[in-house]
Amino acid sequence: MINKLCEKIKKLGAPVVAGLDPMLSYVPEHILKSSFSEYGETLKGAADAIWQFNKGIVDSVCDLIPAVKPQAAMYEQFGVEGMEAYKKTVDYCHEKDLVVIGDVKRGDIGSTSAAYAAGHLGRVQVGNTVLKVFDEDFATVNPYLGTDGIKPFIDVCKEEKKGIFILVKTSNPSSGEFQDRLMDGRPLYEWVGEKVAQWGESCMGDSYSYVGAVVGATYPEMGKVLRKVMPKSFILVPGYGAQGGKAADLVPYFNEDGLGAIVNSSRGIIAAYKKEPYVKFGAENFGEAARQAVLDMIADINGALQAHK
Ligand SMILES: O=C(O)c1cc(=O)[nH]c(=O)n1[C@@H]1O[C@H](COP(=O)(O)O)[C@@H](O)[C@H]1O
Repeated sequence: MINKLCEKIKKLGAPVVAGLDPMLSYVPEHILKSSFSEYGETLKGAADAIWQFNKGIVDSVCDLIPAVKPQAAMYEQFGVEGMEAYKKTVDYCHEKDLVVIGDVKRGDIGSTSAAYAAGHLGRVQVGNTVLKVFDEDFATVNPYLGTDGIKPFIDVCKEEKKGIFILVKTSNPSSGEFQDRLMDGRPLYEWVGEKVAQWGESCMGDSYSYVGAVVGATYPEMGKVLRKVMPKSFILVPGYGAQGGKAADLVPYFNEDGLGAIVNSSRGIIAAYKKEPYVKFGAENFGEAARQAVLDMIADINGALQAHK
């Protein structure tokens, strides 16, 4: 799957992921009205609204980008019905040939991680039958429990030719509270980055490992260091746009081959119609606003990469 991701990025010239984080407050009125009139103001009504919204976004941007990143929390908050909308979204994105990064941020003791890995990336055995479950292509993983919390994900990735992105330096304001703490003179995120590089050595695709890292766009100096610490790891870079990350700062996250990083924007794309300069599209045309936001983001990032050459 890492090879497919690299090929799609090259073909489309777009190191960009659209984050499918469908808060109900981003769903336009006409969709809410239609879903609520069919299912009432219920969890099913909410789940239908976010699914209809996602479908509109995906239809509008699927030819421009290699990948999407549905964020599980946005679906889970609506319970079982919400997770059905998550699964429908994953399947629909596959139909559109998008690489799906399940932003599930899992990680636990080994046996529990094995269950998470089976459910999201692998298969489960039910009697004599083996079934795929959520079937995303990548999952985000939390490394706090160490190697035995990560290994089950890697084992499943090897079997299924899928991948993971391990949290190394997150984009949020408090990320330094633990991640920047010095251990033997080096920040914790560097130790984690080094470990990601080691875990990834036995998981190589054609040029990149399918054990990747998450490094926030909001800490570019750290991104620069981490690029060197993990030269073969693909970096998923959230924090562009809504959290303040700028294209020019992201150049050091990429390698000389123009690959090695993929930048996520969620609110900046899916809720584009609510913000300037995209308000002119109107809520009815939220998909077109998202498409324009994606085109602008691609041009912004490619412009920064070109300027650096
Ligand atoms: O793993 C992630 O995707 C992630 C890691 C991180 O350090 N920061 C971060 O914002 N994210 C996710 O990336 C998305 C960012 O959304 P926007 O700020 O709206 O673009 C959300 O789904 C976050 O959960």
